[in-house]
Amino acid sequence: MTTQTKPDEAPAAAAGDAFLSVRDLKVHFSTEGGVVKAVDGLSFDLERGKTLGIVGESGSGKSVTNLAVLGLHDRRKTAIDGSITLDGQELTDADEKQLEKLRGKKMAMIFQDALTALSPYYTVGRQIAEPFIKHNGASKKDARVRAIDLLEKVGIPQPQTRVDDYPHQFSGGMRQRAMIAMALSCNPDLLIADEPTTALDVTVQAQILDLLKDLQQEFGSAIIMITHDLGVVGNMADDILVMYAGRAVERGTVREVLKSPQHPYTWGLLGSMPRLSSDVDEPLLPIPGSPPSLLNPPSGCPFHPRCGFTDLVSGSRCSGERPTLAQGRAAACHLTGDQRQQAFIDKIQPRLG
Ligand SMILES: Nc1ncnc2c1ncn2[C@@H]1O[C@H](COP(=O)(O)OP(=O)(O)OP(=O)(O)O)[C@@H](O)[C@H]1O
Repeated sequence: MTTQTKPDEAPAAAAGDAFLSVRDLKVHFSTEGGVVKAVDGLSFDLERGKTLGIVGESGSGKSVTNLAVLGLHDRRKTAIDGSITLDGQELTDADEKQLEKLRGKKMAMIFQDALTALSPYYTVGRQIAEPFIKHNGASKKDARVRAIDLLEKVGIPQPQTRVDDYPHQFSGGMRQRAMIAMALSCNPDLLIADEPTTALDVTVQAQILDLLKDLQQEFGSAIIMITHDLGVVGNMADDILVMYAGRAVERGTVREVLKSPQHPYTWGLLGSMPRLSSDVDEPLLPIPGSPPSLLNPPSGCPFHPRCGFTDLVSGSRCSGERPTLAQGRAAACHLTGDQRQQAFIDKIQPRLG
């Protein structure tokens, strides 16, 4: 698919030395009901060793974006347009063999549920060792040493014996650690973590996030962290990209987005998040309505039917004109900077505390 329209989103920064650069990415699925525009003009950058948190409600296009980076969409049924470069290499026109190699050596995925990523038929050690043999040409003996070393790094006790266990012999938290070890097997430059702690209890969640941070320091990997949980991104990420209906609606550093969010959708996400400091009875503030169908998204700003601030914008701009996302710290919204600041101070900040 080739479209030559002007991108709706400016890149996070001028094209340059970003390790991962996504430009005007479109991922459209042909279905019986029509074309699902799951990602529709997305741009972002990620530097080496940094963490980008991608947040948004279910269906906003987070996973589809990351599957596109990993080259895991079925290209016969998926139209992918735009550009994804990793360390200067264009991925959208790489063939399956090149992508498989890149998935082994340069980028790896940490899934939500270790049981779907680990095979029940092979020992944990074998599964950690395999990519090292396949992509680094290591001997079985060296790969086993590497597996034991990685199991130790991810905090599995007695790794010399646990290396021969099968996944079902590990607890949920240990399996998640083993999957992280598997992802790190070839020391990838990019880790994509899709809700890596959702399936775990809160204490184990915190341990796994700490582990990821430590390993990132040691291995220097860049991380894309996909999550519904703004608390997780606040803790882990350097930058945040807020997605809605297949597009980025706000981007900035963690501090900018969490302390002075600019988009009404981000206000909604923050308002629907439980806070430790709040009274137990204090109600959450869910975003009204539900995310739109991507078969037939609303005209103009896709968030306008759910937005409580459209009456501040003159005419029918919100329903008629798609707002663009400017470069750098930005929000794709027709409210002026002053209107946003006033609305945030008057209506949102008191509720967020
Ligand atoms: N293969 C596919 N064919 C058709 N539609 C798809 C396909 N894969 C994803 N979609 C649609 O694309 C949209 C974005 O899905 P995606 O999984 O990226 O959302 P998400 O933000 O990751 O949500 P969640 O947080 O629930 O994982 C959804 O409407 C989904 O139904």
